[in-house]
Amino acid sequence: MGEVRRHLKLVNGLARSEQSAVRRIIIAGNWKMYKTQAEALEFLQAFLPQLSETPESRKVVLCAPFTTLSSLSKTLHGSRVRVGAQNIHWAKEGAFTGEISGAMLTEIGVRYVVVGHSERRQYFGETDETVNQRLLAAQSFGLLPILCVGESKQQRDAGETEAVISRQLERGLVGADQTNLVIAYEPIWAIGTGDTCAAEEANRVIGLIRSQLKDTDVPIQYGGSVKPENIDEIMAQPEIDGALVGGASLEAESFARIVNYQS
Ligand SMILES: O=C(CO)COP(=O)(O)O
Repeated sequence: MGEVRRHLKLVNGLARSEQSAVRRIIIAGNWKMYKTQAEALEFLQAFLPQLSETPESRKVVLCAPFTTLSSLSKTLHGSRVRVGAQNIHWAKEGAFTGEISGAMLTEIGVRYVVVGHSERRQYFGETDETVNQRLLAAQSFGLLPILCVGESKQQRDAGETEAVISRQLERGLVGADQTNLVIAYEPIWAIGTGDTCAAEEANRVIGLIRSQLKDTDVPIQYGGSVKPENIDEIMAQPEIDGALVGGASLEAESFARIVNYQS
């Protein structure tokens, strides 16, 4: 299959066309700074029963605040839902007040970690270099990093989308194992705005991202105002392997509808 895809890439300039059979689908909720432990457990009670019909091939992940990870992990043990963190420090341990290490995450059963979310780049001074260090740390602990990339409105309007994403990928992936990661394309202007990137446009940009990767089978998600109303159209795009969902992952009904999208 890999061979077929590489061939198609050469032929079409796209990494994928009729390759849906090999897609690795990952639908992840990013709860950001929402939910106490009690609220997280209440969510699971309503959410888990709604996964009985979800195709086995779809991976489901909840990226939750640090304070809820341990109890989520215990409650989800033996279920199909994996637990993700929203950040990781690059050092094994040390005098880094307020930070959390890979060892602390893996000890409590965390499997995924978001790195380079635009909110961390924007509000907490993350650079491509610190994102890269966090990604390498995640991989060294056996965690699957979800590397977020995406352009601002201003960059899009200036025609810089491709250049920005290219730079974020190039710098973010220095020294990385390019087979063990997930990428999320999250145009900043579409996050929390209700202004979703048109599915075809997200597909186009994700195709460009894929063409820059060494391993074209890496799952690439779309994120930015994903809702029950638009998930079917988003997942119908051949390049898009899943979604990173903010607001609509906070409510069990809506996240279940997203995970159970119609293909
Ligand atoms: O930032 C996001 C996920 O990481 C997207 O957030 P929304 O789904 O709320 O737009």
